[in-house]
Amino acid sequence: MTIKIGVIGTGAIGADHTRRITQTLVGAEVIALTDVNADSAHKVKSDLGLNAEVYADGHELIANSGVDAVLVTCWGPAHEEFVVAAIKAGKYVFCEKPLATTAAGCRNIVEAEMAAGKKLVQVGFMRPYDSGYKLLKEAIDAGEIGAPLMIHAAHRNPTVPEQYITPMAIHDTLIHELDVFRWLLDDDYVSAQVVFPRKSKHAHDQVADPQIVMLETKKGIRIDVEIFVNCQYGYDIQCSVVGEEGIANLPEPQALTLRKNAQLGQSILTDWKDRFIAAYDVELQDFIDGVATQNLTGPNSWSGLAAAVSADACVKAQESGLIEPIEMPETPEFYR
Ligand SMILES: NC(=O)c1ccc[n+]([C@@H]2O[C@H](COP(=O)([O-])OP(=O)(O)OC[C@H]3O[C@@H](n4cnc5c(N)ncnc54)[C@H](O)[C@@H]3O)[C@@H](O)[C@H]2O)c1
Ligand SMILES: O[C@H]1[C@H](O)[C@@H](O)[C@H](O)[C@@H](O)[C@H]1O
Repeated sequence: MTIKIGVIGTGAIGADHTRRITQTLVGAEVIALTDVNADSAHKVKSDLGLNAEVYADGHELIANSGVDAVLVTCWGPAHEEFVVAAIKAGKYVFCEKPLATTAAGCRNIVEAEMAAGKKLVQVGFMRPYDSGYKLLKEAIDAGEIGAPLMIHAAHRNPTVPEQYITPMAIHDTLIHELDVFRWLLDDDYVSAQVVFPRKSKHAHDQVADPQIVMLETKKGIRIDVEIFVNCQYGYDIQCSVVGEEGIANLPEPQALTLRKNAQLGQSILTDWKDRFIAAYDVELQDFIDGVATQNLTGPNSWSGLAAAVSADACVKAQESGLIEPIEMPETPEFYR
């Protein structure tokens, strides 16, 4: 059985996921596309030679295309609307992060899914599928470094566009760490604080950059994350877990070491598409397989909500300058 997929939002990641479904993964085909910029949907269709129809909008695609599953890959603020519509139509949904840009939006999705009585949503948190993060998790779970005490992390992008504003450092960028650290540590956050170092001359007016987010967990683990989205030099994700017996570091992506012109060096990736290419492949294949067997096992709406509850507190902390509490709701039986 080939799973029929519709894609809502054919920008950078919508086009990339459509390519991987069409050229790399097995068991699914994209038969429907839409984007507020219709030219973009038509371009993806012709670039990939798809036998697909372009719909006027996401609601029309959900209602009329006959797809089994929908990929919501449009801008974050539009996710909630289409995820809820897809759930109500009984469709499976793969929604790129963030599930919604606020916890209230994620709650609406969770309520719609629970009312449907079936887990239909996977969130595009791909880091738990990354081989480096898996090694870190295995080391922590095996007790290799003893009890984790601290995490020092960095999330660096070379540049961001003009529409990227200060709160997006949290709900668009830090959201990956907010999810992956809960998974790595099997823990929840209790508070967040954000401090702003000297602003980079490369950051445009609407974004404070860099930022440092400090989190505390229930177990007392302290986490600092540098978010620096105009770092210029590359796309660089760092994570160092300090434990009682040692330190476990996220592996660097594999790269050739060159000795040349009196220098010893390795190149650094510059694009998220390349940094996590294998993880995107595995997460999306997992989604397709989950739809085929009617049993999704990847990051679910509750993970999306938990990250968003934490993100809301971080945005509040950006504004207040204070240590803000994070009150994580009890996980319902439905999501255990
Ligand atoms: N998992 C990851 O590492 C990762 C990487 C990149 C992007 N993302 C997420 O994917 C989403 C898209 O990001 P992107 O980088 O592709 O952005 P993008 O700006 O390249 O593409 C977004 C597309 O959505 C379209 N769009 C906006 N509103 C729409 C609507 N109401 N209906 C249909 N289309 C609409 C835009 O026209 C645009 O083509 C964001 O939520 C982003 O956070 C995740
Ligand atoms: O949407 C992107 C994507 O999620 C990247 O993985 C992240 O590094 C960027 O900061 C974000 O803007």
